Amino acid sequence: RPYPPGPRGWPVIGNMLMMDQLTHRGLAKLASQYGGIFHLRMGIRHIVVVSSPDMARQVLEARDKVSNRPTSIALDYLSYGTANMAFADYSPFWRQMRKICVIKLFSRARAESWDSVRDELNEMLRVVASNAGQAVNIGELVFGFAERIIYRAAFGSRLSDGHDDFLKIMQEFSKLFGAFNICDFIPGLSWADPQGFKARLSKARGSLDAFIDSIIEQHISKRKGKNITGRDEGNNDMVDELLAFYADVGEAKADSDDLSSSIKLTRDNIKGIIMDIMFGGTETVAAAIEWAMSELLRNPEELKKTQEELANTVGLHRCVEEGDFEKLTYLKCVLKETLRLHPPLPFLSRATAEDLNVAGYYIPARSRLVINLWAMGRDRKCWNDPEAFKPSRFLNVGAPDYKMNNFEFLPFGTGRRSCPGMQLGLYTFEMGVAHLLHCFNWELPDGMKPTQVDMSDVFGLSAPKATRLTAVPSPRLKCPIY
Ligand code: HEM
Repeated sequence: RPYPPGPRGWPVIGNMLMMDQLTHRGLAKLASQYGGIFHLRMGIRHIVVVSSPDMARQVLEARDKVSNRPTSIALDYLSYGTANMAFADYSPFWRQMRKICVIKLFSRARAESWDSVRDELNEMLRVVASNAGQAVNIGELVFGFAERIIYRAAFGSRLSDGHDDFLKIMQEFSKLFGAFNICDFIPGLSWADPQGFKARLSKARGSLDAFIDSIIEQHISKRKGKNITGRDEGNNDMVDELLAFYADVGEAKADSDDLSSSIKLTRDNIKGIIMDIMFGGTETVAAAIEWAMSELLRNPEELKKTQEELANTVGLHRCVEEGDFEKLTYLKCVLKETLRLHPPLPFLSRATAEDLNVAGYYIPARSRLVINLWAMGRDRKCWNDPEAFKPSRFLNVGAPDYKMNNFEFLPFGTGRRSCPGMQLGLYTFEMGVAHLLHCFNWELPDGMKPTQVDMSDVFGLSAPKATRLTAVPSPRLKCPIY
């Protein structure tokens, strides 16, 4: 039973010298040489890279065998021993955690009820309006927007300047998640910790503990003071919702809600889920909005068409409202085309629970599966003129949607580990882009030509733009209210 094809490796280290090619672009290049499924060995770890929709279907159809996530020393330590949802193995307990997130935390109806989204949106629009005629750094603007929405939805308070510490902790976590640690591939070196990871990991987790523990304590006292049960009180934040399932609060049984009487979360679970929300919901949404604005500024005809649809559907006398989205067909195509070309998470990562046989190849248990969404969104066999930004391709009958069975278009993943925050993510993405386009006209700064917009990306936890997009806004609405 052969492994899938792949480059020859060295004894012991395997293909570790190719470490710098493990980006979405590097792996897409290797796929053009070795095909839609290929194999690398990094020290003791097998990595199988899937880059064609057909191979992705075959691999992911082995549901039970590919429902775990690969972990690393950093992921394991920073997620409190995989007490969170994103890295925990598939299990009955994981299914319950996911149910809480989908039903209680991430539904679209829930997001629409949050004042935080509307308030933070208005705040962003006011900042843009006050900078009319000057170059605005759209990348920083939308990153702050996404961060403030998620922070407020999670903790109930506004992310103000005093919370710089929290942002620094998140940045350090992000670096540690993505850092190359040789001990992950050659575990025999762990005792020596040659890159000095242990101290960094312990410092980072200590800082997050101090921050989140104090927030949890404040919420527990607030609940005791107000006698809050786990029921939806309208303005409960995510920590309130999670505390209804916290074994130590001792009130879950009093709640007749089936879910809260059957699931008990530990403090580590709560901290882990909060971490999932902060990481899952910030960079992804911000990167998606910045890419959409970049593609539109690089393609003025598409910008014009999208803004015309907004003007014809909504009118220039008011802002976009939730009820308008259903009619904004072209805007929806713009969002899909953006996610096809620039999936914020360029890979789906899975680990095999058992040996697998795919297309006649052997994939051993505990292999790391990397499904390259970025490469699949540009596959010439599935997409006509794949490098071009053409939202209208999604108007065609039978064009892929978000149903997760179109393997050439999986921006939110598929199956059991698909994104539980999709509704919330799409809502924030739609709201951000629609308002920026409807409330303002945008021009590139300093006479820059559309073809000069830099479209390169960087590879990390997500794949954001390498250089921030800047553009000059001017008001578009007749009587702006924000
Ligand atoms: C445009 C926005 C977003 C995109 C493109 C996106 C994309 C993804 C993708 C591709 C995955 C992996 C799916 C798989 O392996 O099959 C994922 C997982 C996840 N996402 Fe999202 N996401 C977005 C927004 C959000 C938001 C807003 C949240 C929460 C606030 C969130 C929370 C999560 C979590 C917790 C997981 C891990 C789920 C698990 O392992 O069970 N995401 N997301």
